[in-house]
Amino acid sequence: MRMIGLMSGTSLDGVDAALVDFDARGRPTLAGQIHHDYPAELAAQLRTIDGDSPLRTVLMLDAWLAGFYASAVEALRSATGTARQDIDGIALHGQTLWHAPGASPPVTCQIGDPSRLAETTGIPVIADFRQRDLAAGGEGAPLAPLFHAALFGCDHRRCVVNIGGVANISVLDAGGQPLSGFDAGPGNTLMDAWARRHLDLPFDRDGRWAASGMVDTPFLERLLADPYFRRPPPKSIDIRTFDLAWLEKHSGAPQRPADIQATLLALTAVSIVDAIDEWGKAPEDVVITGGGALNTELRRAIAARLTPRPLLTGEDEGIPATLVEATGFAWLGRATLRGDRLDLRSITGARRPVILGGVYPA
Ligand SMILES: Nc1ncnc2c1ncn2[C@@H]1O[C@H](COP(=O)(O)OP(=O)(O)OP(=O)(O)O)[C@@H](O)[C@H]1O
Ligand SMILES: CC(=O)N[C@H]1[C@@H]2OC[C@@H](O2)[C@@H](O)[C@@H]1O[C@H](C)C(=O)O
Repeated sequence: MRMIGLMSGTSLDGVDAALVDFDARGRPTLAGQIHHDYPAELAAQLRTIDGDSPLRTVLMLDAWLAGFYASAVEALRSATGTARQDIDGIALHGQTLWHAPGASPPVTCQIGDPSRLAETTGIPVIADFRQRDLAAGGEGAPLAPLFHAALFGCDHRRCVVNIGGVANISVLDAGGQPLSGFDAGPGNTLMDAWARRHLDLPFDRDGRWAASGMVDTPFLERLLADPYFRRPPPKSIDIRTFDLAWLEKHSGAPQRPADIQATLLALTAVSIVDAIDEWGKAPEDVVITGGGALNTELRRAIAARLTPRPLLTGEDEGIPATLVEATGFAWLGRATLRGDRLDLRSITGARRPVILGGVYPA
């Protein structure tokens, strides 16, 4: 089966498109990939949208993103010489605008109109994965443990840590099955926001700015005192759960912006490893994925705290760290087309295994 996975995540850097072939046993082979950056003004606008935004704005973005995703699909088809009839489906995550699993009723919103995408590309689209998990009583996130098990499962206990805007952890047993999964807390989001504000850059490349600062331990302890870090899974967050407004609620910040950046990097590293120590079920090693895996200073801080447990990257396991999620959604979309019921009960708290997502025919 040949699928395209489309992932645009909470860092709002754009869309990753992966062309993935699956063998009879569901093992994936990456056959092509492309990344399209969001236009800067779109990313800035998306960053302002939340549950109180005008419906008109959301609907316009929903339609516009479908065209943006369609152009990424066409560019990937052209780059790989793949005919639309040779693609079984496009698995679309969409762009999360708001995630409120604790609301009554629980809600989550990903935009990018699948009907328009199917109509424009002439390829079936599978979307609304999170909505079906919510409907089944789950948190709606993280879904990654399902495909982390398929991509990184091995003969020993392992944790997979995706570091995008948000950091999420998958706990895999020795048979490669997902035991649990949850959002650990901030991934890149606070470091990115602080770099945008003080460096006018989208992120702190390789964590160099953070490395030039000093971690303020008393301030770090105050940040780590947030009750979310002690809350047992299942748990998931919105990108705004840990934003600069949250940061500014805490007193005693160091004067130098570089020292705050160093402390934010430590917050991500410490909260991830603490979560592995508390709920990771004693993994023999840890695989790190997502754009945060490219942050050498962050990787070093996580590896130091994990010692002697080895820290591997997606590349070490044969998949580019930044393409794991797009590949993973291709895997989820294939499962939907096959009618596979996926079991998220121990991950999101869903009541029963369900076929995730809806199919929008070409
Ligand atoms: N060389 C680098 N140094 C430091 N950080 C990097 C580097 N390359 C990418 N990043 C980080 O990765 C982020 C993008 O990662 P990614 O594409 O995984 O985000 P995402 O898909 O939005 O995440 P998610 O959906 O999992 O929240 C950037 O915003 C930046 O913080
Ligand atoms: C609501 C939403 O989009 N959540 C994302 C976000 O980005 C990382 C983390 O928070 C994770 O829970 C999830 O995405 C990944 C792909 C997941 O569902 O596993």
